[in-house]
Amino acid sequence: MDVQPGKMVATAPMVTVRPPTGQLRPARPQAGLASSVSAKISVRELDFYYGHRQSLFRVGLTIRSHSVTAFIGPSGCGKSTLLRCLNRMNDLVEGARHTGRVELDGLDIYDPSINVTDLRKRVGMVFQKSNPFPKSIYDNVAYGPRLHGTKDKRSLDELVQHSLQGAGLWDEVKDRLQQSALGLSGGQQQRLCIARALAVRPEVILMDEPCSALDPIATGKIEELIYTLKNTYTVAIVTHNMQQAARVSDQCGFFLMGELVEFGDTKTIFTTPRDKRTEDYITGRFG
Ligand SMILES: Nc1ncnc2c1ncn2[C@@H]1O[C@H](COP(=O)(O)OP(=O)(O)OP(=O)(O)O)[C@@H](O)[C@H]1O
Repeated sequence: MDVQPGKMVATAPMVTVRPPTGQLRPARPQAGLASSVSAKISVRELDFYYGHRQSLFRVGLTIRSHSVTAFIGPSGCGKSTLLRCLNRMNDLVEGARHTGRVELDGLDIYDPSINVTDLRKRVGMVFQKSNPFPKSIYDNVAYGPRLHGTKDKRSLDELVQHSLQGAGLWDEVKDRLQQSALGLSGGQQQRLCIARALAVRPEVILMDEPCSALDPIATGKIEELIYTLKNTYTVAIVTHNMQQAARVSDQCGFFLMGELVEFGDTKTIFTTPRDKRTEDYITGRFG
């Protein structure tokens, strides 16, 4: 997956497309995982408005199953707005409206028959700033499953362990599950929030700048995690950090002033972008 520097666009900084260290490569695709290359989410001709102000312009893209898709671009270009459209988080914003379609497994998520709680269970979200509840580590992770009806202690125990393992946090917290989550480090808190998202068994995980408040070591751990999460989930991530997008994503979309300028294979975007504006951004000429 490494990119030969000689093949990069002429003035590109050394943005190397490389998976994070640690558990590098995902395991071989599971047998029968024919859907690994299929569309999980399709966005079609999406216009989005906050009141009278339009923030997305005819955005169209496909997020593949079991892949990591990154949205990059300068501040205010609409990355988070698009991410929040994918699980209807923007429904909570007064005056927000859209035209166009967002499909999950081919179904229009804005159809009136869609149960938004179920949708957000299937399409979970991790925010920029970790936001653990002022509860124990165990109760943070068990919160979602309990809300969705899992009461049995043994099932909850298993789910909590499985989710913390999935988030790469189990070994660090298994002896203090009943202690407050607020006593964890920033990076641990963010992984706890990922565990909390995993606990309701989502299919898609949306991450909005998940590492922006973290130091490089904690960031590295989350990047390794993102790289392994795609074995089980479909991941979409907003990041300001181009190196991070290059390291963790399979597909990448570059946004500018609400327009999706270019979308495609991450390696291609970072080596031979089609659009001059993408090239200017990834080579640091603006943004
Ligand atoms: N809740 C809101 N109400 C009104 N306008 C909003 C709201 N959220 C975002 N906007 C506007 O929509 C546009 C896109 O914002 P958005 O947060 O999606 O961009 P972004 O690319 O994620 O930016 P950043 O990288 O700074 O987070 C901006 O002009 C922003 O001011």
